[in-house]
Amino acid sequence: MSLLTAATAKAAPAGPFPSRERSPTGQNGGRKSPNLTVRMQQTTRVQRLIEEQGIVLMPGCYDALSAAIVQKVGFSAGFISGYALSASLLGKPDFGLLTPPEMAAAARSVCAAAPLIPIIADADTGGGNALNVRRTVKDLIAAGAAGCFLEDQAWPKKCGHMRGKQVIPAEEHAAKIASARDAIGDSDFFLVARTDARATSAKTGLSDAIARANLYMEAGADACFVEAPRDDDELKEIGRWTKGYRVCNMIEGGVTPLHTPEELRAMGFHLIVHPLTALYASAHALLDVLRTLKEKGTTRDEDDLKKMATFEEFNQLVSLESWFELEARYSNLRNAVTVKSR
Ligand SMILES: C[C@@](O)(CC(=O)O)C(=O)O
Ligand SMILES: [Mg+2]
Repeated sequence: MSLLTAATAKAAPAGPFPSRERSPTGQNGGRKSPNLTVRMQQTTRVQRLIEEQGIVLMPGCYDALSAAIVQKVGFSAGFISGYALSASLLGKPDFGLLTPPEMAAAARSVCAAAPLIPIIADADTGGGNALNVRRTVKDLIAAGAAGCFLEDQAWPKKCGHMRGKQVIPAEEHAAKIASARDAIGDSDFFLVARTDARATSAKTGLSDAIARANLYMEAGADACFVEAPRDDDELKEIGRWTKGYRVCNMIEGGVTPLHTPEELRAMGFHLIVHPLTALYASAHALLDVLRTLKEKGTTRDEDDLKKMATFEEFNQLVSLESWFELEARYSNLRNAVTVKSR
């Protein structure tokens, strides 16, 4: 079966991928996707958010503090960006240098720092083949992540908005998606299948990417993500021809035009990721204030102090008072225990 045929075929009982119950989506541009069904499965946190809000805006974070800020500001979901984590943890570009265990370790502290919102992690290529994907997904679930992105780039993978990308065969990635689905089992975990095929050909890249996205949906993804469309016409084509929930990636300075959630919703998208906003803002702020400190040797001027959170603001951000309260509670308890034992 050709890729396109497989991607557009109606769900057949004896298809190549394990059968999977999926809850129907009311957010499918009014169209019924042939692969969406029938029996209600327990929905995931991310799916519930999409159904409640229509569109979910998800900023990228890269450590516990940035995740806590995402939650504090009031976003209903967050994303651990591979690009941003590679930068913050390694000081290196998004070039396949970050490993899945490093992402899983970060996911553990990020999810703990933003316990009220679901956090989707960037699984990049899953760390290898379908078997590596299995371990990667299980590690992310154990870390508390609410979902992951899994992309079809060939090694070494790069940020979707950089040059020089290649993709693995579609069937191979479909098997990786099926493996991720198996690894998820009954866990509350939302699987986004990403394709980078748009970049492989100016002529056929978009239609290849759409066919791949649909194949990956057949293989068990909850949402598809066609990376790096070039303009609004391409965004609309993706919204029109891909199945299920759709992810759109808004990178400042990337190849896709920036849009509001409302504009993207009208084009058929459900989950919007702003992966690099926080990273670029932090880098910019750090460059500014540290240059000042280098030049002047102090930050005591009013204008320079304004570039920073205050001592009080920052302590509030990390809930300092609650730790003083805990300290008091346990020292009182300790004293009480000591007195009794005399
Ligand atoms: C979303 C992304 O994967 C960047 C990209 O490739 O476009 C990330 O790591 O933030
Ligand atoms: Mg990434």
